[in-house]
Amino acid sequence: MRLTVIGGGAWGTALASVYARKGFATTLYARDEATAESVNEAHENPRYLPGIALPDALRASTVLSISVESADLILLVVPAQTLRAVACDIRPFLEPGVPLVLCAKGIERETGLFASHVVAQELPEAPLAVLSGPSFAQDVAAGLPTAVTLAAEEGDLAEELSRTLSADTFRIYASTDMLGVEAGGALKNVLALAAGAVSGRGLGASALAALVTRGLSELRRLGEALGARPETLTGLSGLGDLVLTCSSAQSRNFAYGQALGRGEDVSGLKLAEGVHSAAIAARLAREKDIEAPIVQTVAAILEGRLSVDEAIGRLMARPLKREED
Ligand SMILES: NC(=O)C1=CN([C@@H]2O[C@H](COP(=O)(O)OP(=O)(O)OC[C@H]3O[C@@H](n4cnc5c(N)ncnc54)[C@H](OP(=O)(O)O)[C@@H]3O)[C@@H](O)[C@H]2O)C=CC1
Ligand SMILES: O=C(CO)COP(=O)(O)O
Repeated sequence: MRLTVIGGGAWGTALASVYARKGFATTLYARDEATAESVNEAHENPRYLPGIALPDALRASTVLSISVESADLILLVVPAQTLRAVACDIRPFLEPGVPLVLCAKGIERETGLFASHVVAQELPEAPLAVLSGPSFAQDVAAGLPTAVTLAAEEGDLAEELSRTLSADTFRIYASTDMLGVEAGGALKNVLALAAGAVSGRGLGASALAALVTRGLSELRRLGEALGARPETLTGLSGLGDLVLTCSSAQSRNFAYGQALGRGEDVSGLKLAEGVHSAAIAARLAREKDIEAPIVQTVAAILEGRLSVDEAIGRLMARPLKREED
């Protein structure tokens, strides 16, 4: 198996290290020369995965054409807002029939599309799958036990890729609900911003539990309205990832929310996909006539229309209702 990972950030490097350890001929494509050199010479990626020793067998390259042409299987591991451009970049070099596994968790701002739809528009012939679930890059790269979901429209492809990409400490469950897996991954990031803000503002563990639970209600309502299956939204890629990212400052989205809650400067913080997905998630909810007060509140805070304290006041003052509604 010759596997190429496109994207030399935290998640791309972690996944590439899993497959180099598994014995696949793995290439990590990083556009940044210093990153590629560091992976090849020092077997580390200090910019994105400090303190993690990468396998000697992992090779990094800055040459996109060779990285793509030589692959039997490609993982696209770049931020959601750059995915369309990267899909266009790889188009000239992609061999027919080579599957693409999409690992971003976000919604394209301009179109409101999830990753699989974005890439299908640019590479309509490529077999596509999505990989998502509770998995911090540092944990996966350190070989800690992790379980995630891989979805493809065709059940056979989902199962084949899940078998291929599972490893001793990286267990993959197969699914045919691509949209459900993508919706959970994108929406939990927006909710993790809110959870971080609750933590950063010092509102206590009870408030955090309430926020996460009501956040799950929104994720289910909106996810189902977008076409996701309910069981996917309460599986690893939905509830599982919501629990992970709403409970640890290891999550960049949670950490970003904490900074908002503390009134700190957020410029210069690491990638927080929820920041880019919040407004479009709020718009999708309005278009589908779905009640999503937490998502709407996060969008309003990010746009500077609401302070964290005003947001809390508004959420608590909403009309009382039945829990199941
Ligand atoms: N980190 C994690 O624990 C997990 C992340 N994810 C998801 O994976 C996606 C990527 O996250 P992550 O790796 O953590 O992000 P990082 O910010 O750590 O890295 C992003 C990487 O993408 C590269 N990149 C950006 N634009 C391009 C481009 N146009 N062409 C080539 N490379 C590009 C960056 O290159 P450069 O350094 O040159 O800017 C960088 O190497 C996100 O959607 C995230 O939600 C999913 C599961 C776990
Ligand atoms: O998606 C993740 C874990 O599953 C990573 O979360 P952050 O992007 O918030 O760090």
